[in-house]
Amino acid sequence: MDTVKTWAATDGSVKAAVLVALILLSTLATYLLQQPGFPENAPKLHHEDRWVVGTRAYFSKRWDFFRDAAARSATGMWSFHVGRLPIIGLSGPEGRKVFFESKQLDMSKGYAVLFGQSPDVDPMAPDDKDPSKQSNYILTTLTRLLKRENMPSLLARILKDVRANLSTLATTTPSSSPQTIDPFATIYAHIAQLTTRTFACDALADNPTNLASILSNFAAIDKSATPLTMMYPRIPTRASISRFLAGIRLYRLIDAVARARIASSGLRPNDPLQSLLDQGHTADKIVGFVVSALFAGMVNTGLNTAWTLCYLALDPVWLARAREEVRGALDRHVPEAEVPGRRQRTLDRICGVPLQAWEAEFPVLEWCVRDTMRIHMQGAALRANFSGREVGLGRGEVVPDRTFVVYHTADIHLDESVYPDPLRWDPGRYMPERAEDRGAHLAFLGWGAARHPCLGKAFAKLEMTTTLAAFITLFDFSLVDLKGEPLARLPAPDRNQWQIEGPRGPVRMRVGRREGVVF
Ligand code: HEM
Repeated sequence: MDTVKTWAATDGSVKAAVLVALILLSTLATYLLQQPGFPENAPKLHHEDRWVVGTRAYFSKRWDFFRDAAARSATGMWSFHVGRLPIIGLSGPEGRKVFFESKQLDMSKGYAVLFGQSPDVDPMAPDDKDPSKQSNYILTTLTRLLKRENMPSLLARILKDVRANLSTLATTTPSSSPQTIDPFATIYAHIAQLTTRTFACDALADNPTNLASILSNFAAIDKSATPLTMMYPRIPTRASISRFLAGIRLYRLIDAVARARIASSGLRPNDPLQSLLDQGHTADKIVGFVVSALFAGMVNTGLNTAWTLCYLALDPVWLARAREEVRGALDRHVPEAEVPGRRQRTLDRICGVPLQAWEAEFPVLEWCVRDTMRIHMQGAALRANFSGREVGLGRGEVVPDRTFVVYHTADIHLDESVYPDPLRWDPGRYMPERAEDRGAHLAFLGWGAARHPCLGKAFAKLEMTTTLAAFITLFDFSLVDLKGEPLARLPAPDRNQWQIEGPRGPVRMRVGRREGVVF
């Protein structure tokens, strides 16, 4: 009775505030607690699946969770939740085939929702076309930029950075004594620069402050992928606010260059930014495209190149083969020319190798990179089934409509029946006489497969081959720890990581000028 009296006597604005707070709280509670169930013909629910949170091990021990769930399930498939999102885990040959070949499974919605980086996407809306519209725009623009006839000019852009950055490394390395670098920072910065040049413009790529800002904002966005932002992307958390602010800073950076272009009456450079401006695209779309292209292009290329160099530093046999391959290509395509008064610089010869040779004549370097990708690109590939129909999995099981689907690449990449001694880096696996990557259907997923092969593969291969060829030809290099003591092996990678990462412990590289090379 007292409560009723107190409420009646309360000021109108306070009442309104209390009502709004109650409505907000109940909306939040409904949002958090709603967790769709699975139909009977979905794979069996994971034994650790809990109301509200779902299966925590998906976040805390990702590969262990996949391996254990697949082993416990009679069919290799299982159901679980991430927060309120219903997910089907797939494994084995049938699971892999459905995952990569089904027309009903949507890649862009899978990543937009399960990566938690797109809070504006309603995860469960069947008719939510916004993520696909934006991703269609990005895919179309990327496809146009990366088409075959543009490869010669793309190679020229790549070689501009290979020449400049490796010349700088040579200049800062005295001929008498080696210097120590962090290969992951050095190579990542190099790849970041040439990716920015390729998908945006020289103005951003050539300005060290802009480049540093791109790198730090990317790191902030990368770190913002926490379990909470993935499960509840619309709830503001420290991570999601930091991601939002990093996004704004990136937007401002790119937008400022675009605006300066529009305002200037001078000669317009011929680069992707200008071409998008000329086609009348809005600033929002252009910035969205540049940020997505940098995301798709930088992390995988930068880290795989750095890891490959580290493996080569520890493997004199494969290093010698790779060097021999580069020497052969130089002899065939750019024999040493007499420059009056001096010998031709080795880096100039490397940059003179033609496109066709870069694409076809470096199998050893390709096998090296391939095994790095197999070992290090561990993580869940993501899809969504919002096709309005079930997707059959065989043995009576289905992926229901309005459900997400995940497949862990380690399921095949670390399968010892396909890749014996799977944690060993061994480029010889891909030699024609062994061809372990042909030992099962879709056995190598490093470049995607079936319906979603990597759109940037040809470009990324050029970036990696040119960078590796130049580095191993110009420098002697070995791994050391922080005290400069030799490192005999790399720190073991964390199998439960969500995506490719740098080493867990400190790895440094002693780099010295190679004898016989003309600098
Ligand atoms: C070493 C470098 C790279 C690696 C290892 C790599 C790997 C992959 C993989 C595994 C997929 C398929 C993912 C899945 O099925 O869930 C993929 C797709 C894709 N990649 Fe790459 N990628 C690399 C570089 C690039 C670059 C430089 C670009 C362009 C900027 C790019 C653009 C794309 C796009 C747009 C897709 C989606 C294709 C689709 O929607 O069908 N990638 N990549």
